[in-house]
Amino acid sequence: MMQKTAADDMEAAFAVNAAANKIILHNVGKSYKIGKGNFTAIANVNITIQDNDFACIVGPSGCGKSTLLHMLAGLDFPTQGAIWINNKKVTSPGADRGMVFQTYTLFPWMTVEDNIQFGLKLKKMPIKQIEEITDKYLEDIKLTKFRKSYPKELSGGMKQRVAIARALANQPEVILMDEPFGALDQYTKNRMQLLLRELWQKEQSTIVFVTHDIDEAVFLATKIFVMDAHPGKVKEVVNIGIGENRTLEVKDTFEFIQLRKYINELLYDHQDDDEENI
Ligand SMILES: Nc1ncnc2c1ncn2[C@@H]1O[C@H](COP(=O)(O)OP(=O)(O)OP(=O)(O)O)[C@@H](O)[C@H]1O
Repeated sequence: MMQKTAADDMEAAFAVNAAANKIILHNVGKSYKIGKGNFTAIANVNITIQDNDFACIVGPSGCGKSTLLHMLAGLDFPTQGAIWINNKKVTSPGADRGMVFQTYTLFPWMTVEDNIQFGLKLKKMPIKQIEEITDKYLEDIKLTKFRKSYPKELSGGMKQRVAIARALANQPEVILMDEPFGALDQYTKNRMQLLLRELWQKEQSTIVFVTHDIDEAVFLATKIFVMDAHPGKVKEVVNIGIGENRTLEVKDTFEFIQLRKYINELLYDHQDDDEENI
């Protein structure tokens, strides 16, 4: 019989923890080889995210937000530590994770409904069920009338609504979003934030959302991971207790403004005048 190693014991211990948490990042680090040296982008990141959390990640440019998200997606890998999603170690991309990026990633040659149905057809779901799911999400994102349109006929906000519907339609365990509203004007951004909160509540999804926009993070999140750079690490986890049913008016409340101020102070605290960070 093979001898059990300390690493095996550690894996088993994390499997137990992973059962209580939807996502675990344990001592995650990421280094890149640059020339003959090593550049540490992220070091010792420990994060736990529970089922139905809306976790936002904020931090200065270069602190490793996108790298973390790519590692959660299985598109990149830690050089130290491990990531667990739903009790499984992340070793590759998978249908259990849906992604929405800032750049529009719809298939340009497909209509809105074909884009939403793409993953469902891959799974060989019965056509009747595919149509039911498509109708439901088209209604949720208020684009039923545009079901036969092509992405080039849609505005930026509409494209991102389709991208969100496509991600949700696959019923992933986790939705990973990398600045999905970063390219939108403020009015559209506000509308998208409201819609996303509504969908998240209705679907009880678990979302990890990277943003530069503190206002957006406070409005959306149940908890915010504030990161620090050089190397990237979690500086503080801020729980956002401003009520479940948030309307845009919440942004004018004292509690909201205080939270925004607190997170800004955490961020500016370390933003020295390092030109490389700008
Ligand atoms: N392939 C790579 N090779 C070398 N260094 C890399 C590579 N990818 C990322 N980095 C470095 O890792 C660090 C983290 O990058 P990342 O893009 O994750 O930061 P970020 O917080 O998402 O930044 P931003 O907010 O500007 O998008 C940066 O210093 C970046 O230069």
